[in-house]
Amino acid sequence: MADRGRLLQRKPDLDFYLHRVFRKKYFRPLQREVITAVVEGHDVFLQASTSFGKSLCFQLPAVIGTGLTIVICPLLALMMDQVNALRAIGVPVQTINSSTPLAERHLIMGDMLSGHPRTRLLYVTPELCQTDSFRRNLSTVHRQGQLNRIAIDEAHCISEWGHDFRPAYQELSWFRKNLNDPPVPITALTATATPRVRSDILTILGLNFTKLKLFNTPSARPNIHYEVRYLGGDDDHDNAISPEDLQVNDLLAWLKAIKCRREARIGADAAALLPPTSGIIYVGLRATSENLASKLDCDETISAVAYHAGLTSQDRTRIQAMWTSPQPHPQESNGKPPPAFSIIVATNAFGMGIDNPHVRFVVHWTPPRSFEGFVQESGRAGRDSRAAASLVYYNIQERDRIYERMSRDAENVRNRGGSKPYIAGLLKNQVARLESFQKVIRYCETATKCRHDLIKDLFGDFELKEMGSQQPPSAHGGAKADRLMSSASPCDFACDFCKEGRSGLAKRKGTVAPDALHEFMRDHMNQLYEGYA
Ligand SMILES: Nc1ncnc2c1ncn2[C@@H]1O[C@H](COP(=O)(O)OP(=O)(O)OP(=O)(O)O)[C@@H](O)[C@H]1O
Repeated sequence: MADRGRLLQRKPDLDFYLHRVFRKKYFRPLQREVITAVVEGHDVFLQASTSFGKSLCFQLPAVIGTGLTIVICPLLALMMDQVNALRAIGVPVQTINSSTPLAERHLIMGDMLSGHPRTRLLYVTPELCQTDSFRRNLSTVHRQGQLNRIAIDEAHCISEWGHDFRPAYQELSWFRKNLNDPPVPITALTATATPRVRSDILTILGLNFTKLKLFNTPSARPNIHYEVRYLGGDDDHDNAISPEDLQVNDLLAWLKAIKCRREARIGADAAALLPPTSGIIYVGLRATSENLASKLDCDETISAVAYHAGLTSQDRTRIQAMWTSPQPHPQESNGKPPPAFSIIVATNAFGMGIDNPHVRFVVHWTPPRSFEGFVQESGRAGRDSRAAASLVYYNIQERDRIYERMSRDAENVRNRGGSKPYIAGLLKNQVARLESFQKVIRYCETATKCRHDLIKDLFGDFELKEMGSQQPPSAHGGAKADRLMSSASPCDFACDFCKEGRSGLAKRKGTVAPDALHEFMRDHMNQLYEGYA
């Protein structure tokens, strides 16, 4: 802590650490402001869109001066990605998780309790933070003045209103209650929090309102073109072709148009020498991922592969590596010409933490089950900040099927035995899931508003502004904003509504019209929660 005091007076040269340790040229908009607040010892809440670079906001402060930063991370894969990336650039980082051998745990703990830990970042699971022994050790490190801060990644997992609720996250309230002399600063980070989830994060973690700094970027990504494609309309009635094949044909036509545009821009010969365009198609079931991948792979311009939890971990690693670094091939071994597209057809086993900068499109083959999940998954596209696309295939039958399955799950919870508070907690989470799906329906069925604006509304971005959250300059000013203000479209024509116009989109949506489901859902959710509120 004394060390932090000295650092405050000295004002560390953040650019030095950015260049020398992290080997990056510039801070992205808002990163410097967030990092400065973290270094100054504030509690920080950061809600930034996918691929913003949230990790740097606690990793860079951790390498300044001495002392330890504890990072709480919900998934082993996410944790290992960050740990490996930090080790590769020489940052002293450790992790304790389910696969850490006992001897290694002892070594890490020994270093942690040495009074001058060499480790700068220790990645742990929320479950480890619940154990008495870990809490005792943390208290010792704190007494020794070596616990600089706690970073809580994917902080939305703390809330029963969140899509990824994880009970152990709620026990992280222990930090503020017990490490309070002086309080250890907390940084909470998420890409997807609704107003209720945000409120839970701030309250449960006990973030200090007088010293709290809030930051956010718009929840919709400006470089992603958002589009919904409607299935099952009048034009789709062709008895000779199954609905699934119609959908495959629609996707192939969309991909062909992308290929033509690319070849028109750079020439067909030059395009053939480039690596294929990468994309992800999210499907609901393992069988669909296998079937669709083999159908698409039959097209000579496409190389497609299935990815789901039923594959061995070696296969998953191999597929992911191949897809992450596609190479241009003069001739494929199976006699096909070099593919123009490299597509992974995945269930949601392939999600958070996928950091392939070159993904140009993400397609949802059926309506996503949660709005936050949709924003996370579509956010795998365009992580290099270049133009990318998000496409959702939508039809009423699938919508109703998903809704029925979700309501059945909720009813089962209500009928389950257990104490009232226990069932109330479970029900809250079920209602939250239904609400989140209701937002997916709103997103898909609204044909009267820019989809970027719709995403911001559905995440309540305006509320963050009212709370005094700082945003990057381009969110309310700057050259890009000037261009947008002079454009007739709020998102610079980067969505189907702004591109096709109200009547164009309404026509395409055709008979796929909203019905009374919204009201029905609202009543149903109230009934589900009745007697438990
Ligand atoms: N200032 C920067 N300059 C260049 N690259 C950066 C910068 N900051 C972060 N990155 C890179 O951006 C990528 C995304 O960063 P990170 O994984 O922290 O994103 P995130 O905000 O956690 O996104 P998500 O919520 O989607 O996981 C990483 O490859 C990271 O190295």
